[in-house]
Amino acid sequence: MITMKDIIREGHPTLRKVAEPVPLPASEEDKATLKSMMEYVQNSQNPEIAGMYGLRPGIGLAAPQINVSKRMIAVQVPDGKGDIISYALFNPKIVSHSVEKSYLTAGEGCLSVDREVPGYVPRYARVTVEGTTLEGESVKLRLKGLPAICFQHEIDHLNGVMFYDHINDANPYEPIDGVPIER
Ligand SMILES: Cc1nc(NNC(=O)[C@H](CC2CCCC2)CN(O)CO)c(F)c(N2CCN3CCOC[C@@H]3C2)n1
Ligand code: NI
Repeated sequence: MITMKDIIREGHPTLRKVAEPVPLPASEEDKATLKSMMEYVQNSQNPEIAGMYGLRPGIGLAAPQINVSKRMIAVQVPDGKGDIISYALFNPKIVSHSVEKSYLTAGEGCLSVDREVPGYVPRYARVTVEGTTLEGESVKLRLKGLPAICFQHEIDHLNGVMFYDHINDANPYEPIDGVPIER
């Protein structure tokens, strides 16, 4: 199982690389890796397991964070309307997005960043993401709210982008003309 010792931290070069597409159909090894990433996210949201293994809670994880420079992400996130969005995807891609922006009013963090980095992270309010599931199915997801923010954060990791790259250094809390998301 993945624990915090498997998660690389800022300064590790893999976090700044553009990850390679996963050849499909996925190999048994790539499927096992993606399954273990979803297992981490789910374990981290279980207070008993997270407490037992010292897991930082997460709603998403990208393969570069476990030093695997491949285009794979796992997300399990409440949609704010009582449902949970749970997807493990190969080669996720934002195929369209709103002009309108959105941001988490509490800012963002990252399992690969062991410090607070204050400030609003401007994101698209709505995104359409395409990818391939562990079962080999193509999916097209139309996302908004925290799920949209989370998928953008994870797909950024596949392109070597960290959340604080988006923060306005001159004024980290510069008002964003968009949809604020309370946590
Ligand atoms: C917002 C939030 N960020 C948490 N952590 N950070 C992460 O997930 C990083 C990715 C997120 C940072 C901002 C957007 C994506 C991990 N990252 O670095 C991967 O690249 C949380 F843990 C969390 N929640 C709320 C929902 N809750 C449901 C029940 O279980 C606990 C869970 C806690 N919300
Ligand atoms: Ni992250």
